[in-house]
Amino acid sequence: MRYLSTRGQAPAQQFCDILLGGLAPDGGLYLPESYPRVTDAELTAWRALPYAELAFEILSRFIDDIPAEDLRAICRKTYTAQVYGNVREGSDATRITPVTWLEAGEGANHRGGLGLLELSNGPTLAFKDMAMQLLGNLFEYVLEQRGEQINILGATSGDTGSAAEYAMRGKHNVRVFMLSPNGRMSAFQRAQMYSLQDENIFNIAVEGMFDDAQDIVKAVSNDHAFKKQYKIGAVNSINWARVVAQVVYYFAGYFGATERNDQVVDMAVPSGNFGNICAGHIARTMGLPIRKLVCATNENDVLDEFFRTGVYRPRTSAETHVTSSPSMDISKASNFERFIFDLVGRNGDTVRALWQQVESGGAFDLNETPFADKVAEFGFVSGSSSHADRLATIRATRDAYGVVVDTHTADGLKVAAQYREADAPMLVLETAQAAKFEETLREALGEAPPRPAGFDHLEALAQRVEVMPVDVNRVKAFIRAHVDA
Ligand SMILES: Cc1ncc(COP(=O)(O)O)c(C=O)c1O
Ligand SMILES: N[C@@H](CCOP(=O)(O)O)C(=O)O
Repeated sequence: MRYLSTRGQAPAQQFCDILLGGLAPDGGLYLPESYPRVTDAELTAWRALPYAELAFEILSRFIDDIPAEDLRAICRKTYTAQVYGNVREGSDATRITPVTWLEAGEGANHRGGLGLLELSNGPTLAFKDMAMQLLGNLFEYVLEQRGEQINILGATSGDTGSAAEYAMRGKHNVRVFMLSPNGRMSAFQRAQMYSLQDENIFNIAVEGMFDDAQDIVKAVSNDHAFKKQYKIGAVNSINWARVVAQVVYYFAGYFGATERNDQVVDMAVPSGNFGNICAGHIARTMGLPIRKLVCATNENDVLDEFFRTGVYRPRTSAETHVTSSPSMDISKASNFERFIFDLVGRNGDTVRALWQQVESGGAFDLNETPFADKVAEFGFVSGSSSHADRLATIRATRDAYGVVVDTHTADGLKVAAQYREADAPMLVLETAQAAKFEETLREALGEAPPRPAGFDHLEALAQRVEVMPVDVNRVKAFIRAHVDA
């Protein structure tokens, strides 16, 4: 399988090369040259598979430069009940991504039901662990094979950072340099990252928003000489491996909510950088019977605005709100470019022209192109949620179902309510656990949310972080100093 850049000006590459390379050299994002279609017989056969085997079946449709038995072993090592064991009481950790039904709906295919697809049972209590644990094992495998090292440069709004650091800590051929927005994450999120003392982990808090940090990551990646010399890699969802690993749980969620392949499911996805829902779009394009993909934003509603109006207008950092679902405080959704590539018929020239407008501080309006009418074919609908909505949803979910959800999942539930229908189940992707956002949970419920074992006193641990202005050269100098040392 070869991979192409969304901007059409980079040579096609194999999976292992783009795994280590991250961003394409023309500034675009990699996608497979075509999406494999799954047959009805495959869907039927995959229904009964344990998660690790399902992951192998799906990943092997995209990865043909790792021997099948090695890839299978990596999947089996990654997707275990031990790694994803932080389940809520009554949930089955062996399923890796169990479904909790808030309303079971009618019949065995849960018509009209409302479920949470639990994605946050991994080591850092957010859905990022689903892909990041795999990435850690893939990096280790490919780097060993090639006798190479990598210096990962990432950006986080709260969850990617800790997931990457937990997946890579202690690995001898990987260093992680992680940029986070200074003072903009929850106390728990900060402590998860900054309390790590491993020698290969470096936390940098930039005096800006997530988008500033992501811009720095892209600028460093676009300095090809620096990237080559310092072997810079990516763990954000600009790295295709993140997205493809996320495709797997859409299949697992579908199988958990249906009993036959002629049944459809709607899925609601709390969204920021568009990586999670982009994986849903790919699963749907492969033939998984997802009817609606509900894109749920917080007050940073760039994506909701696009799906309502056809206008994509990223905001500046000054216009980006600091909210109580901080991991979604994103106004330039990098994976959106992957969706637009598919929408415009996979034409790199068109994408390049649209992103020239965006990158010069502007916007694009699909209504001025032949593509506006095509958006509906992709199943997307959208909505946004506010702080008051989050508090009300957290309260109502606890009161009605006895289930405590985090602030991002609350955004998903709030928007999902607008789109529920009686003839299919609605699955809301549970992207983090409530314990990560204790301040807001206390505000909503008057008490602290449950905390899985092993996280007591996290915030009291000593922390190590370098604070820096938003300055690409300062970040490069920091990397240089630590790698050369
Ligand atoms: C808890 C949580 N929910 C939702 C999101 C949004 O996901 P995405 O950026 O893939 O759209 C994030 C960050 O990515 C997150 O950490
Ligand atoms: N919400 C993320 C931001 C980065 O998204 P990614 O999926 O591109 O890594 C976070 O919590 O860090």
